[in-house]
Amino acid sequence: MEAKPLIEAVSLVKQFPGVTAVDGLSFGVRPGQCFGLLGPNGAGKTTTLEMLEGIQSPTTGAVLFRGKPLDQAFREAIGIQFQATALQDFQTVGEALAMFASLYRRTADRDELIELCNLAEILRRDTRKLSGGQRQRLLLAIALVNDPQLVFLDEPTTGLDPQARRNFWSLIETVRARGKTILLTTHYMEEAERLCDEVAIVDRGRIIAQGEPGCLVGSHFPDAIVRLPAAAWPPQRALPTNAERRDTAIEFYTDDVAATLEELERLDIPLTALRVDRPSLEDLFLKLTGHTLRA
Ligand SMILES: Nc1ncnc2c1ncn2[C@@H]1O[C@H](COP(=O)(O)OP(=O)(O)OP(=O)(O)O)[C@@H](O)[C@H]1O
Repeated sequence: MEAKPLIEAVSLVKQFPGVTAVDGLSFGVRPGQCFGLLGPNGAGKTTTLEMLEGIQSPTTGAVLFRGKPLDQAFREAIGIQFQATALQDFQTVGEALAMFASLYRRTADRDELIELCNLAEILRRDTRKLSGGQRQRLLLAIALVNDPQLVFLDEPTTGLDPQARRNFWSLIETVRARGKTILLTTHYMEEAERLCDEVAIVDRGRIIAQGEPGCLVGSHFPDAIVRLPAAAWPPQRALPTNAERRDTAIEFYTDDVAATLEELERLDIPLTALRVDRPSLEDLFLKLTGHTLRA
């Protein structure tokens, strides 16, 4: 039997004047899971997360933690890494950690937290002097300062360079391996594929697909996508039924790459700029919505 959700969104709706930011979202996050809300800017991810965090109240619908409405025990059991947290000026990393720790009755072991988030070398540094990656590590440490069961991460790697992003992913994996439940938002499909064991793809305030990333992609696509520049296909020739014309490419969906290549050769199509890819969440998003995730 599947574990009961630790936190659950039940038919969440959030309306602002003139815009329905969240339009009836329901999902559950089980203990120990890393669950991702994946979608483009403006999809409603942050608004959803803030309703789950108890920071915004839903217009209709409910959030349940361990099957009950959010209460003081919930606030003590969660940690939040906001997209932008204002850190106090003239404060060092060590002082910022101590200040946030002083807000809680129960706290994580300070030395362990410093080691986990790799803060030892920057403890005395002014928080205004941190690199993007260092700042995110401090914000994660602050989110973990009360040793929470459930951690919310709102676009934790947006704005980081690829190296810092990868380092941060390893850190999130370590946090998860320590038994924390994680709910994160992202618009990077690579991030969702690497970190999340379940994703809900959100577009215009609704979930348009949900599941384990690999299964989700596998249920909508064959094994491979063969991509040709659009100019390689003669304009007067009809496309085969397993092909789609995109902006700059023609895509062939296939379980048998060799057979597809043979067929293209037989048709005398130039194959020099051909690419073979495994379908990704990005392809799925495009298929389901007609627009790309980075829009
Ligand atoms: N306080 C608010 N007042 C009015 N509209 C809002 C408010 N907060 C969000 N919105 C609107 O609701 C929609 C969803 O916004 P939200 O920030 O939840 O999206 P998102 O998926 O998190 O995007 P991003 O990645 O840019 O943060 C957007 O159209 C946004 O402009």
